[in-house]
Amino acid sequence: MSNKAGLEGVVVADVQTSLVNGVEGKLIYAGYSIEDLAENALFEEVFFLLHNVRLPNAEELEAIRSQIAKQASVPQEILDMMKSLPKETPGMAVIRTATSMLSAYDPDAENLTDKDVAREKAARLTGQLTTISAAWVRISKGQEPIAPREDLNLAENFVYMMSGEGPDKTASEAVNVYLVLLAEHGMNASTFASRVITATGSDMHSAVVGAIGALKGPSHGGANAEAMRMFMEIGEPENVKPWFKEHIKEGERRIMGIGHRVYKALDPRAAVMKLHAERLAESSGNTKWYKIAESLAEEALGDDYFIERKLFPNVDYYSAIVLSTLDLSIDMFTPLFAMSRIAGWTANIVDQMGGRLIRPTANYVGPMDLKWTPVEER
Ligand SMILES: CC(=O)SCCNC(=O)CCNC(=O)[C@H](O)C(C)(C)COP(=O)(O)OP(=O)(O)OC[C@H]1O[C@@H](n2cnc3c(N)ncnc32)[C@H](O)[C@@H]1OP(=O)(O)O
Ligand SMILES: O=C([O-])CC(=O)C(=O)O
Repeated sequence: MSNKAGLEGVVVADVQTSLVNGVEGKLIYAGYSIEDLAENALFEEVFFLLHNVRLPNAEELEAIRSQIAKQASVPQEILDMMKSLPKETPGMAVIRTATSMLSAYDPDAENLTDKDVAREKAARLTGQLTTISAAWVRISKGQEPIAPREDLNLAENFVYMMSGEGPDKTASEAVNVYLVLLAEHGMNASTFASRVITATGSDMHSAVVGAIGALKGPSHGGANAEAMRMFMEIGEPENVKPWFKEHIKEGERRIMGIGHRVYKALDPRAAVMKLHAERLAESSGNTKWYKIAESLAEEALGDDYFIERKLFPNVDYYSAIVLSTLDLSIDMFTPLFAMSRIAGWTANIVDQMGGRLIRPTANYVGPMDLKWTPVEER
């Protein structure tokens, strides 16, 4: 029996949350194009859309916004635990650990089957993950964390809790677009991980912790931080051509933020993110990283190796530039991805609840018919 490496093309669920069309480079959340949503939607509208497969009316939107904001505070014990960690602990390790600890304070911890309770838990966890992420921005710099405000939307609350000011409108809008673009993406690795955990009958916190772990890797969400580190290694726009020639020799080293399992055309989120990256770079007065990213992408898009393999920039590539304009440390880039993707994770978790155990098969290729030898004879 042969195996399907990386489960490429294997269909594991019928979903209503998103459609990733890799041939045409299109992405739809529950019927709506990503371009339309990025232009118009508040993250909370996308959260509702993914969980209900329809947009909220004005009353429902205000209800979900306030439900998330009102439950976004985290127990002091969790903030104290975060303060006790070494300041250089990676942000993804911090949010993974804090999310796990939150389960000890979950008022509905015993309820593993009621989907309405699970949706409430999803809203609570979504707010709390934002609070934890903003708190770590401050704690890692030796500052006191700031509690969330009940009157703000999630993007504004993040900017407010991170900076202690405002919230600044441009920064909040940039965070909102980022959150909308990253919220959901078919059967990506972290969502699949969350479904595998849920299908065992386990709890939402466990599934989200597993998803955070999967997102952390540089082949998935961790690529936004790696892309930024690569732009910094290049250093100046005029270094792009020699850097590309020297480092990107036929598959010797991957360009982070380029390539995708499904997209064999430009990732539509990358196109939207590129526009925002350019605008934000110009308004911040620092266009260096954008210029490096743009000219590196041009090198790759014009190179036979990348053309033959249909390798295009993915969402992580230009989101590195957007996030760098927000005064975030590179280490916090992937936690922001988690703050958004929790909408998609939890919608998939609720959908998976009560479903069949996910248990594929391994093709055994090891030795057979060996005879036991006592340890002293080996
Ligand atoms: C939000 C997200 O998670 S988007 C993805 C974020 N990840 C990254 O940006 C990391 C860089 N990209 C990659 O490592 C890959 O493209 C992945 C992990 C995203 C997809 O991996 P796969 O679907 O398994 O593609 P696979 O590894 O088979 O690559 C196909 C070919 O393209 C090459 N390739 C893929 N990505 C890159 C890249 N970024 N740079 C150079 N070559 C690449 C591979 O070496 C391979 O070449 P080969 O056919 O000669 O062996
Ligand atoms: O779908 C994938 O494999 C990775 C991705 O782009 C995402 O999770 O947003």
